[in-house]
Formats: sequence, C-alpha cells, structure tokens
Amino acid sequence: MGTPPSPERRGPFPFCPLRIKASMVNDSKRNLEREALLFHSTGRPGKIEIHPTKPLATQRDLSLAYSPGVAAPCLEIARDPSTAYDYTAKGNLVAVISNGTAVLGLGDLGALAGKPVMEGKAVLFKAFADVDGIDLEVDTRDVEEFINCVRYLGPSFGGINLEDIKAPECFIIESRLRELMDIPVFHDDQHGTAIIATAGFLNALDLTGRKISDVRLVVNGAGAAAIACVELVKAVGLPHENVILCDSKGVVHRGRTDLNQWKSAHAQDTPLRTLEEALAGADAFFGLSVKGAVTPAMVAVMAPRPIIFAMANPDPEITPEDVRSVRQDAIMATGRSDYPNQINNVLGFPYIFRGALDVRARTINDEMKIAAAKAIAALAREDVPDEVAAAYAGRRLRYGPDYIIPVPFDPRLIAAIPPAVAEAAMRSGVARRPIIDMESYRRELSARLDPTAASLQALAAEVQTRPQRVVFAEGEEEKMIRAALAFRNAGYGTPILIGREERIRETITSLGLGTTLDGLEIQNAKLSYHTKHYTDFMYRRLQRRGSLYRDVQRMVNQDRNVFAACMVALEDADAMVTGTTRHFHSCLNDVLRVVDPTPNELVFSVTLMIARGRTVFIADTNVHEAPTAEELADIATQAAALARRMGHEPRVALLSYSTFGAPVGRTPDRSRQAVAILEERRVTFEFEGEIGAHVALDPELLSLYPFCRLSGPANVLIMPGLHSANISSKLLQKMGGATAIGPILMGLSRPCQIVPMDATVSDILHMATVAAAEAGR
Ligand SMILES: NC(=O)C1=CN([C@@H]2O[C@H](COP(=O)(O)OP(=O)(O)OC[C@H]3O[C@@H](n4cnc5c(N)ncnc54)[C@H](OP(=O)(O)O)[C@@H]3O)[C@@H](O)[C@H]2O)C=CC1
Ligand SMILES: CC(=O)C(=O)O
Ligand SMILES: [Mg+2]
Repeated sequence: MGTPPSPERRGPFPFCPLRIKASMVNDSKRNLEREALLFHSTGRPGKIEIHPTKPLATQRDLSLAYSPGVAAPCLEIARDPSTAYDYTAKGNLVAVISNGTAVLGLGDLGALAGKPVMEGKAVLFKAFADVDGIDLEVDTRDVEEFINCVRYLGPSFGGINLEDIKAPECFIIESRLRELMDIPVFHDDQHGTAIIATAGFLNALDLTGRKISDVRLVVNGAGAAAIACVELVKAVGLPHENVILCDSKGVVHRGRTDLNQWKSAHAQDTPLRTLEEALAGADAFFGLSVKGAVTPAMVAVMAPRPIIFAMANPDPEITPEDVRSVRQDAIMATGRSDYPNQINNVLGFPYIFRGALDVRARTINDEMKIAAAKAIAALAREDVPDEVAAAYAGRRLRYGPDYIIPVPFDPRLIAAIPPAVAEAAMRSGVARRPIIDMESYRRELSARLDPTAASLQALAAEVQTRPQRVVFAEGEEEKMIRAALAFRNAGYGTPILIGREERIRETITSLGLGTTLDGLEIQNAKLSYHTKHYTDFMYRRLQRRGSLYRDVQRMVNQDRNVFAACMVALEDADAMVTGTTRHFHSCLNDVLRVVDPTPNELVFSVTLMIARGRTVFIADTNVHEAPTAEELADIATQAAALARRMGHEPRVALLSYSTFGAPVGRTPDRSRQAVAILEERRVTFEFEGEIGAHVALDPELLSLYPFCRLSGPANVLIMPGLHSANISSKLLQKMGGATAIGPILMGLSRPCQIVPMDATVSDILHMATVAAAEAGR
C-alpha cells in the first residue's frame, strides 16, 4: 500500500478505482445483513418507543392525567363515545397486527419473528404520514382465535392494519373483522399492494399504448396480495377472462379440485397448465409469489413491450438484470427500493390510513382504494419538482418506462393521496366527520411532514451520482471501518482508511464483514509515498509558526488527522471524516493546521435536531465560545444558507434569555446588535431577535409580538454563546429524545467533518455523506 501507483493509475485520482466484483456483491449482502442486525440492536433495541404528549411532572399533572381528573373524559366518552376521538389518542392510532404466517416472501416465520417487519410498518406510518402505529403480534395460526383476539380491540384504535397473514386465512380474518368492527380494517398485503400495483399498471398500459380491455395478464402467486391485485385490476376494467392466475402447482384452471373459493373465483377454462405456457404472448406479469419463480426464458416469449412487475420481497421473482438480458423493451418494476419503479405498499398504507382517519371513516371501501390508485397514478404523470428529483439524482424521474410510480420520498404523496381517499370516503358515505375545506386540509397535510428526510435522501443521491473519495482518518477503528464499508456499498465512492493494512484486514475479518478490500483504499501514513510531499507542504505552512521540519515530519507520520487533512488539502482525496478517538477541538486544531477557512466565512458548526417531526438548526454548537455581534450575524447567514440547501425556508431567531428588551443585559445586547447587522446587510431570509426560545418556537407566544418579522416558528436557532448552543442541543438529545445530525462543520475551504466521539456507524456515514456532497458541489 505504501508503494507509488503505476503511472497509468495516476490521474485526477491517483489511487485504485472502484472495481465491482462478485466477491464485493457477496460482501455487500453480508454487510447489509450485519448492519441490519446492528441497526436493530444498537441503543434501545427495536425501532419504536412511546412518548407522552402531556406533561407528567407534578401532583397537579398526575391528578389531571390520572385519578381523579381522568374520570372526567371517561364519563364524557361513556356519555358520547365519539368524544373518544377528542380525549384519547384513538383517532391517530393504528394497530399493525400479524401472526407472522406470510412474513414478506419469507414464509411462515411465526408471530415473534415477524415483529421487526411490523415495527417497521409502524415506523413508516409515522415517518410518511404522521400516523401513530403500534405493532401487535398475535401468536396463533387459528383463524377463530385470531379474530377473537382482534375483534375486541376496536376502542383502542382508529384503524387496524393487518399484515403478513397468509392466504386463505387472511381473507376470512379480514372479512369477519370488517363485519365485527366499526373502524377501518385493512389487510395491507392485499389492498395496499393492489392499490400500488394498479396505479403502476394503469401507467404502464398508458405508456405502452394498451387498452385495459385488451390486455392479457398472468399473475404468479394466488395468495393474499395476488388475489387482491387481480380483483382491483378487474374492478378498473380488466376483463375476467384475460387474467391467468398461477399458484405453486401451476395454472389455476377449472379442472383443478384443490382450489379454495378465492382461487376458484379466478379459475379459467384453459388448456394452459404451467406459468411458462401462460406467459407465452402475455402482455403483463404480476409476481406475488417467491424469489426466482420466473426465468429469462419465460419473459423472452412475452408480447412486445411486456409489463413485468416482480413484486416478491425481499427478492423478486426475476431481477431487472435478468429481464434486460432478454428483453430491452420491458417495463420492469420490483418491490425493492434499489431499482427504478418500486411497486411496494409503503406508497399506500400510511396515506390511505391518514385520509381514512382524518374523516373518521367506518371502513376502507373499494371507492377509497380506487381513488388512492388513481391519485398515485396521476402523481407519477406530473412534472417532478426539483427537490424530489434531487433526492433521486441520477434517476430519470420523468413519466416514462423507468418512472411509472412516484418514489417513496416524494413529499407530495401526503398532499395527494389522503385527500383523494377522504373525498371518496365522503362520497361513498362512510366518513363520520367530513372535511369541509379541502384546500386547507391539503395545506395541513403538507405541513405534517418535515423535509429533512427528503433532503438527507437528496444528499445521498447526489453523492451516488458524483461518487467521491472520502478519507476516514481513524481507519483502524471498528466504527470507522464499518462506516467506510457502508459508504462503499452504498455506491458513494471510494473510502480511504488511514491505518495499518494488516490491522484493518484483521478487524474486517473478525467482524465477519467479508474478505475483500476491493473498492476500499488503505493509506499507512508511515509508509505512504505521499509523506514527503505532505511534510514539505506542512513545513511551508508551519515553519514560521514555531515548527521545525522534524516536528512537521512527525506530525504527518503520526497524526492521522493531519495526514488525512493533507490528502484533502492537496486534492488526493475529496473530503474527510474523523472524530471518534479525540475530542472535537483537538480534531479541529489538527484540521485547521492543514486546511484554511473559506475567505470571508466563519468556521463554526451547526447541529440539526429532529424531534417530533420538527427540525431545528442550532448554531454554533462547537467553536465560538462568546461570538461577537458580527460573528453572530455571520453564523446566522451561513446557517440560514445551510437550512435552505436542506429544503427548509429559514426563519432565523437570535436567541437570548430576553425577548425584545425584557429583561436587559449584556448578552441580549449582542444578539440585538447582530439583528441590526443583518438588517444592514439586507439578507434574504427572515430573522428576528433578541428573542427567547419559548417565544421563537411557539406561534401563540409569537402572536403577542405583532411586529415580529418571523412568519412562523423559528427553525434556525442562533444561540448567544457556545454554552447555550452546546448544552441545549445535548439536552434535546438526552432528555427530549431528539435525533441529532451533526455537528456539521461550516466555513472550511475543503470538506472536513468531525463527528462526536460517541458517534454511531450511521452518524459517521451521515457525516461522510454530508462531506462528500459538499465536495461534489
Ligand atoms: N411489493 C409489495 O408491496 C408486496 C409484495 N408482497 C410479496 O408477495 C408475495 C406473497 O405474499 P402474500 O400474498 O402475502 O403471501 P401468501 O402466503 O398469502 O401467498 C403466497 C402465494 O405464493 C404462492 N407461491 C409460493 N411459491 C410459488 C411458486 N414457486 N410459484 C407460484 N406461486 C407460488 C403460493 O401458492 P399456494 O397457494 O399454492 O401455496 C401462494 O398462493 C411475497 O413475496 C411478498 O413479499 C406482498 C405484499 C406486498
Ligand atoms: C411489502 C410487504 O408488505 C410484503 O412484502 O409483505
Ligand atoms: Mg406485508
């Protein structure tokens, strides 16, 4: 590793290029599995926890939340059950209920083993549609026992999302529970899948110029998802005789005596017996069965411009690569997020329940399902706004064969699907609380979502299209190695680990993270052929700042941060990340010895805090102990620019303990002067101060100051000093349960990021991505 590369490997990036080999693909799969296990087990095990929405700190709180006060809402609800929606969480709460008999396409794993999927669905409910989901795993395969367990849960929830229950039991369970309960009961694998598949199908028909009445569809799988998909496409116009269904025994035909009533309803009088025979000349294929059920030879004989939706999870019936090997004219979709056209019920259930809950629908009927399918199909045909396209950079998000369905991180989904569902519920008479003003409902829906997830996704996508060489300075540390491998596997570019190759290799092997170093680069500072060049560079910088040549030589040889920063400064790498073994300031000093600040910018840090669906940018969380008014104005300006880059229209508050002059003091003066400087600079973002955090974040308190120039609660909080910024962000994390992204180091002329010492692998990966995105701009 320490020898110079051969001349032909020199160039803008004089190191080994990223090579994708079979061993890397296997490693990547193994890494994903290991990372998934660590993801689920790190910190508090699992993916969800419950937060109270009311204070419970005093005797008074206790007597309101619990006995004796709680008696009042109990009596109100007893008198008028509909007030349960006013006094309890019922109206926004959905139970994700499973017995684990058809967990994804993995089969009957049982109730307990299905729990990670159900927790995942609960998380998606929250993240995409602000619905509170809770998973309930019911440990029985007996239909009656299952029904009896669920039927009495109605008072607790606004809706029931049944998940991963195999056919045919799921049909009986769902239809009986729908009769027994007066809240929506929705089997996601049936209807969620059917809605999304139908939306994609309508668009694929449109793009291939087919009329639904002429199309011949073959469906592999005759279980929950497949039967529901067939029923919905028939409901939108596909003739019954045009659909051939296959199960594990082949074509579902009239001559079979082993069919249940749900399969029988779709059986055809046909001589066809196998999937292969059925696919000859077929226009379209839906796979809702198992991995690998379809071969390239089968799709080779389909009609011209075939529509192929291989939706088994986690692995499709046939991969897009295998389809492409025989059919370049196919419209191809899978259930996965790593290929174009993801036909997955994640696009449906959060939003369908959002709409149904918001009108307190009694049920989710066919009108609501068809309205959802049409809304999704219509959204895909609309022009994709820049911020959505940016989140999937490198993918052509324009209505066409590779974009027949919106992408999951499209923030327009929440304003498009729930209103369609709610309107259909009102039209079909199942809405118990109709929405009068649809326009303001749409606005409310958009405001429910925080743009941070989409903007982080945008950064990741940006990096995937412009991969970068990122130095992971503490290259022998386990967390850094794991983050570097994740960086490589995500296609973000080449990670460069600083350290001894043998040590790094041993760690990778002992972690079971594969055997290949392909796509990774290792630089041992002591042996590197760069050392001389870097030492000369550093000596030029430090010779008049008290350093002898030998001091500088030792620094480059022994200090990984200095070596890594030299790589970045001299453009042997694009960005760096460090911080897990030394304190922030020590790392920052190392970096500042090598990398200059951007002219006219201040070096400081911003931390994004995400709590309860709201993001605030807090600055300066790490660098300036007592910023001057001028510095506060610079921090405000640079932080506002970052917020804007991340999809948030900045509303900057210069915080203090004082609000508009009360009480007076020296610290508020600095914030007030900073506001005056921003006024002079005629900046193009909203700002206000000095102002207390409680006022800046609360629209009601803000309304007490009608002259205040913030149009809504602040989202960029400029603290008067390091103590308040640093302490409040840590308090938010530790006591408020906020998620932190950062600190993001601002104002350096080359991208270098320093993670906190307790950073997780995901934190390091996030910051490497932030640094790489900055390098790519
Ligand atoms: N993309 C998405 O959003 C979704 C995808 N799915 C996927 O659909 C698949 C089925 O799920 P679900 O309907 O819930 O499960 P079910 O258990 O209800 O149904 C499975 C069906 O697959 C059939 N099957 C199994 N092996 C084969 C085979 N080799 N050839 C043909 N058919 C076969 C079974 O046949 P038999 O009746 O003879 O046993 C059964 O009809 C899973 O892979 C799941 O991940 C499900 C929901 C959503
Ligand atoms: C996506 C989903 O629900 C499934 O594969 O079961
Ligand atoms: Mg499922």
